[in-house]
Amino acid sequence: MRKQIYIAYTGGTIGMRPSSQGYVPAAGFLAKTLASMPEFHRPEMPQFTLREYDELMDSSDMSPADWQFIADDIAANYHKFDGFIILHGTDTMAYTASALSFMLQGLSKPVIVTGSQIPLAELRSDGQVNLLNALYIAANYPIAEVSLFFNTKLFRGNRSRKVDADGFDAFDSPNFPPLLEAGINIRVKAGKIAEPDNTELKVSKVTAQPIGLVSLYPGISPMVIENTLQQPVNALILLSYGVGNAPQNKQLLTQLETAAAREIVVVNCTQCFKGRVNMGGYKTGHGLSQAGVVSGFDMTPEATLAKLHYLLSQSLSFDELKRQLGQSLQGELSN
Ligand SMILES: NC(=O)C[C@H](N)C(=O)O
Repeated sequence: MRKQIYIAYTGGTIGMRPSSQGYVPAAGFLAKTLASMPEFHRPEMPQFTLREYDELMDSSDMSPADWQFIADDIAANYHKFDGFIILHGTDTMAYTASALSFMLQGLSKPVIVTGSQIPLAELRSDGQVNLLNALYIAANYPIAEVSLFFNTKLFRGNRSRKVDADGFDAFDSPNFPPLLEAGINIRVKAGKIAEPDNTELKVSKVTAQPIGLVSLYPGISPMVIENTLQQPVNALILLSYGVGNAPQNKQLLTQLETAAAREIVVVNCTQCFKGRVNMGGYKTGHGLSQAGVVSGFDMTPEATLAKLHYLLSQSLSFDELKRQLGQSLQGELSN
């Protein structure tokens, strides 16, 4: 029997059309384009149901409320389909894939987020390769987690990052190997093919949280951190140097201590593309841990932000929040 895949079309370049102000999503356009492409309807392909969202979005417009809508949509259709594809803009795709990984618990079916850099209806579009592979993989290589397919690779969703603004190889997973590679042969790498099971899917509610994010740079004034902390923030992501280092500026460290005392969690993520935070490596990092900053280990900033929205949406004690931040909930970090 052919597998049944649910495609949730949220927007993004894959279904866009040019306008006088640049590319914009256009209702009904993707469905029409897909209907005219015979490769999607070959007998080797799974059958699919396309649900176009009422408000198609450029993913730059997306917020946690949109993550919730997608998560609830998957839950509402969970029993009717063998797998799920989320067609999404590439700009914030890694954030959504990260957020869904925390929000959808107990997955026994694949959820693959994908999109394209050139609209599907245009010449040389990468949308055909991405959607065709995502459908084929969801049906034949069901890896029961939230993943992201792009170009030739399936990545763990909460490990992925957009790494190229205009190339086709636009995503990478710097601290975790691909789940699967689709070359001449499809090879399962770090992914695990799911055995059918009857685990109930649980969807967690996420509400947008006030979160600050500061990237350190030579010459940064402690006022930048002070100002950020003066806003009503529940958490601060500090993008530090190298293995988690920061200037040993007394005022800056005092700001961070005050944040901890006010139960504003400060998470240390490296601004390097790859690698992990180790605040014990240098005195410049040790100072941060002394000030109460918690390690983000090898989490991407995207996964850290999504995880904070997720954790802060629950009423956890400050200690429990810090504990869960430092442990792997959905394979988002290794420590
Ligand atoms: N390639 C894309 O999909 C970019 C687009 N701006 C989006 O994120 O929706």
